[in-house]
This record gives sequence, structure tokens and C-alpha cells, in this order.
Amino acid sequence: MVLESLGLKNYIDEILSSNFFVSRFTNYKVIKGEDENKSKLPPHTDSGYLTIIKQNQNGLQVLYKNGEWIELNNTSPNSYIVLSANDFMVWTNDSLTSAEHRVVPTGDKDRLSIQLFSIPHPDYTVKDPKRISG
Ligand SMILES: O=C(O)CCC(=O)C(=O)O
Ligand SMILES: [Fe+2]
Repeated sequence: MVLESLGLKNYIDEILSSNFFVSRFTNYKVIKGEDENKSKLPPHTDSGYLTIIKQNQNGLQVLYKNGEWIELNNTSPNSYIVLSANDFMVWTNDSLTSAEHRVVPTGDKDRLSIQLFSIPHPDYTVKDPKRISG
């Protein structure tokens, strides 16, 4: 659907054949005291195409265009957060912007998060596919 809206539907095989997945599980221990509201994962963008995240409690924030950090209130059991990442920005010739994000603690229990990183194969040259095919 995303590729279709960008006029890149015909390149779906190319991106899928260059893609593989890496997953990671993170346990953010609850912190009390003066460091309580400090960022647990500083602002960054991810390398790769997309990052799919499942969290047990809120804490993930994205930087909105107006400079505000927006809390991604998403803990429903049947939904996931999908962030656009750096290589997808290159592949779409900047049509999609890589999402700057961070993790700040909320709540009073450990935050558990599973990330599934969709990343290009190291042998694949990431470029706007329209340019690759001339
Ligand atoms: O734990 C999260 O929700 C996000 C983790 C993250 O941004 C990363 O590992 O790159
Ligand atoms: Fe990240």
C-alpha cells in the first residue's frame, strides 16, 4: 500500500528480495529517583527499512514536525508500531522521512519491548529503484 501510494508498486519484488529481519528484545528497568524522567534511549533514527515494535507499556516517543515529542500510546494486544527508517528514506528518494524516536520511562514497572528490524542485505546497494533501472 505504501509503495503503491509512492508509485513504486512495481519495485516490490526488488525491496522484498533485498530485505531480511533481525529481532531484539529489550527490558527497560524501572528507575526511581532523580533519573526517573531521563531518556532511557536517546533520540535517534534507525538504520534499515522499517522497525516494527511491540511494547507492554508506553514510553516510545517520536519527534513531530513541530518539534514536539509525541507519546505513541500503543499497548493494545493486536497492534504494532511501525517506524520508517533510514534506508527506506533513501530507497524512496526522501518521500518517506526516517522517524526520530526515543524511549522515556513512564509507569512504575519494567518496560518490555520487542523490535523487529527490516533491513537491507549488506550486498544490496540502497538507492531509489527508479534511478537504478535508469
Ligand atoms: O524499545 C523501543 O521501543 C524502541 C527501541 C529502539 O528504538 C531501537 O532499538 O532502535
Ligand atoms: Fe530505534
